[in-house]
Amino acid sequence: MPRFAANLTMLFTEIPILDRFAVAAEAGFEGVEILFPYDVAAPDLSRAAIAAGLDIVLINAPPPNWAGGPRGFAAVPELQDRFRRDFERSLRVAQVLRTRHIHLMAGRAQGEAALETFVENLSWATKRAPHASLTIEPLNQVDMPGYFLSDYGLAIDIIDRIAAPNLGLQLDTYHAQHITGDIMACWRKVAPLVRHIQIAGHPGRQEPDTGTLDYPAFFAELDDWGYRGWVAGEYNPRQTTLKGLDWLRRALAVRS
Ligand SMILES: O=C(O)[C@@H](O)C(=O)CO
Ligand SMILES: [Mg+2]
Repeated sequence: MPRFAANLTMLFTEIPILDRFAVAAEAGFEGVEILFPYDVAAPDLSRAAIAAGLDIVLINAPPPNWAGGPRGFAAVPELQDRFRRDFERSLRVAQVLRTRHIHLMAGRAQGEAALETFVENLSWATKRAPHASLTIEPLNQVDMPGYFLSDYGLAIDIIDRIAAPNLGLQLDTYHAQHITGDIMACWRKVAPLVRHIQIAGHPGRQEPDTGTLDYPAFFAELDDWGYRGWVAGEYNPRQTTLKGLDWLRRALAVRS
C-alpha cells in the first residue's frame, strides 16, 4: 500500500494552514503537499510540518494564485524569463521545506512555439536543479481550458525527448480519468514515468470513494507494479475533510 499525503491547498481548509499539519497527521496522513506555498513564510510551514512529523512532498512552482489566476508559464513563449525567475523562487522555498517534487505548470498556450518553449524551459530546469524531482501533469480541458498539457501521449513524448532522470510524470487520477476514460489503462501505459500520484473521485472531484473509480483495485495495482512514491488526496471535500476520510481509513487498514 502506498504512503498517503494530504493536499493542504484543498483539504482541511476549514482551519488555518499552519494548523492543518497536525490534524492531517492525526488523521493518518504521512505527508502533505501544498500547491502554492508562497503566501506563508516557508520557515513557519517547515516548523509546522516537522512538529507534526510530516514530509512536505510536493509544491508547485509559482504563480502563487490558486483563485483563477494563470496556471504557470513553462510553455508560454513570451514569458520565458518569468518562468525562470519563478522557478528560482520555487527552488528557494523547496530548500526550506525540504520538498522533493516540484510541479512545473505549462500554462495556457498552444502550437509548435509553445511545445518548443516547454521543452526548452524544462530542459533548462532539469539542469538547473539536478537534485530536485520535477514533474509535469496533464490537466483536463474542461477544468483548465486552454492549458497546454492535457494529453498523456504528449507528456510521454516530452519526457522522452528531454530524457533527464529528474523529470517525470505527475499522475492525477481525476484528470487522467477525464482525459482517457480508463485510469487503469492509463496507469499501465505511463507507470514507469510516474513520480507522484494525486487522487480524487471521478466525476465530481470529491472524496476518492465517491464516483466511479475503484481505488482499492488501483492501490493493489500500484503495489503490483512496485510503486514506491506518494499518493496525495487532492479533492474538494463534500463536508468537512475529517468526515470524508473513510477511504484513507480503509486503505490504512489494508496496509496494517
Ligand atoms: O490537479 C491540479 O489541478 C493540480 O495538481 C495543480 O497542480 C494545479 O492546478
Ligand atoms: Mg492534480
